[in-house]
Amino acid sequence: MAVFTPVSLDDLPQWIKQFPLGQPLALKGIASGIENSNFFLTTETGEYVLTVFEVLTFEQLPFYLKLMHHLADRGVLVPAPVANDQGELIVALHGKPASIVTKLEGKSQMAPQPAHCAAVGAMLARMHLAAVDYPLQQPNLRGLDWWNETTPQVLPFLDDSCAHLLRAEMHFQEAFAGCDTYHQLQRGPVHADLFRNNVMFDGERLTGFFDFYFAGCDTWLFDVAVTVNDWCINLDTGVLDAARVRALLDAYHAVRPFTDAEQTAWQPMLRAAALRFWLSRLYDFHLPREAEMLTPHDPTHFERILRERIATPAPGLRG
Ligand SMILES: Nc1ncnc2c1ncn2[C@@H]1O[C@H](COP(=O)(O)OP(=O)(O)O)[C@@H](O)[C@H]1O
Ligand SMILES: N[C@@H](CCOP(=O)(O)O)C(=O)O
Repeated sequence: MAVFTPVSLDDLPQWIKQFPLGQPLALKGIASGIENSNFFLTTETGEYVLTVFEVLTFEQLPFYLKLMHHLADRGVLVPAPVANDQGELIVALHGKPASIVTKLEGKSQMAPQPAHCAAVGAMLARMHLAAVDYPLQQPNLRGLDWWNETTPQVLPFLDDSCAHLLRAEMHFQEAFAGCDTYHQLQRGPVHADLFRNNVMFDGERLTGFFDFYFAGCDTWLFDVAVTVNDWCINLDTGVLDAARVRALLDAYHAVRPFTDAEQTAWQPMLRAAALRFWLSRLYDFHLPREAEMLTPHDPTHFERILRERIATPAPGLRG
């Protein structure tokens, strides 16, 4: 269930006049999603997604919506936010911030083949390049500072083996983030959550990236590592699939060549990307927010991935 704020078609005829979309014809709540109220909206001009934001505020939202707008303008396949007659992308609906974005065709590809991974790698590189002149700044809010805040909160819930792993990895990542190589990595706006369920495909044709609400400024390599850790693994074991890794990395490299510093940082960065989601899943599992609507994701999935990345070197960035 992911409609927390009910909206009906009858609520829209007056409200929607501020947008150049004609009259609303149909509105249907979207069942998946965990954070916002999402609706498929059909109007006289086409199909859109209406989102009522339940957690993010009017002050926080411009970074994400303007980033999507910036990327869409430069031909990156992402939902394009629709501005109202005042040029605003975020407007109030039932007292909460809301936006309308274009609807992507297709569906998520939950069993990706190398061709899908190649399409994701190429679009990710295009996205990084297209965002270099994005003027707004926001750190990755799920970066090292958040890991440092969260680690002591989840440690009391862990057995000795997991507690040891978490402490040791935090120590390793602190040192990594302080080293010269890390500081040479190229940075900019990143998606930071580009999992299989946040990309649409029509067959083998990628139709768009969406769900930018973990985006922030971080190293491009972190974004690549997050993406590889989801798209290129056996989901039961966390083991990387060499053909899918190669397809994704080669396609990325063909658009935006990896640097020597990135090559050096690759193995630690895959561990950082695994740690980030292990920590957030541990936090959501042991310290669920009040009125959490869904069963939290399984933290042991990312514990397995982290152990596997420590034990087994991944294929290199450049084939
Ligand atoms: N622009 C879009 N085009 C097509 N479908 C979308 C779009 N945005 C969201 N969706 C659909 O809505 C679902 C929930 O969106 P998501 O962003 O994951 O929600 P939440 O932020 O609540 O987790 C997605 O799984 C997808 O099916
Ligand atoms: N991808 C994260 C959770 C973020 O939720 P999303 O459904 O909005 O992408 C995870 O798998 O832990």
